[in-house]
Amino acid sequence: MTLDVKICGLTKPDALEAALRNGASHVGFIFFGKSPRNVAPAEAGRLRTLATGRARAVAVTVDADDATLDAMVAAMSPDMLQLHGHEPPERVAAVKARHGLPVIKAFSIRDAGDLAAIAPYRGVADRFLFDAKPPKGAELPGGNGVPFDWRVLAALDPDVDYMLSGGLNSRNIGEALRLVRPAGIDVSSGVESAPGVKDVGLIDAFFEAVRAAGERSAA
Ligand SMILES: O=C(O)c1ccccc1N[C@@H]1O[C@H](COP(=O)(O)O)[C@@H](O)[C@H]1O
Repeated sequence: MTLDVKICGLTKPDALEAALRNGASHVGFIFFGKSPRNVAPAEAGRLRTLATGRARAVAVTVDADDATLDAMVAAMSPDMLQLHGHEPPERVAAVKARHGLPVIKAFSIRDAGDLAAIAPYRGVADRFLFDAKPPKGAELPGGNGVPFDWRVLAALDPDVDYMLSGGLNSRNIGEALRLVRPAGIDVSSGVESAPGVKDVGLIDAFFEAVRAAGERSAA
């Protein structure tokens, strides 16, 4: 099985090109005003054309209403939506139906008990994304660069299709992939030199570490 790799929070062509050159399967754009990675829909539309035919463009939103989603989808034409707020299962189903797009639903995880939250979303969301709980006082529901204890995912039904995220970087991704077998991984802060500033060298280093982990597991 090929591991999907999503580079999220892209705002500039050089970092997007680095993700694509390294073989990213997904590239993510953030539509959340409080984020240092927030991007205007029209700009995301321009950037996403660079990814067409090379990677899936994912629009990340947080409890967005229909008007916001309609405007974003019209301007950017994403391949997938990532819902990173408190969207209940009915809202996920409604968003999928309205836009005819696959949905990644994000969940905040601290311990194995948090995994129970996915039950009503099975068969509704196309993929799950497990992120760490935001630190106390954090303004962002994701993109905080903090990991959780990946070992809690051992309790998951092996049929669950999920991406691992939260504080991943080139130094810890090998250990994460030794402990768990996600369908994909997702990184934002770990390939930045400052909040919202993607670094081409860190993107290259992240993919290098992913490739090294793959070679070790195949050996
Ligand atoms: O990155 C953001 O600013 C963001 C804002 C609002 C919702 C989600 C956001 N990012 C997502 O958070 C995870 C983990 O990011 P990190 O690697 O820990 O920085 C990732 O899925 C991003 O899509």
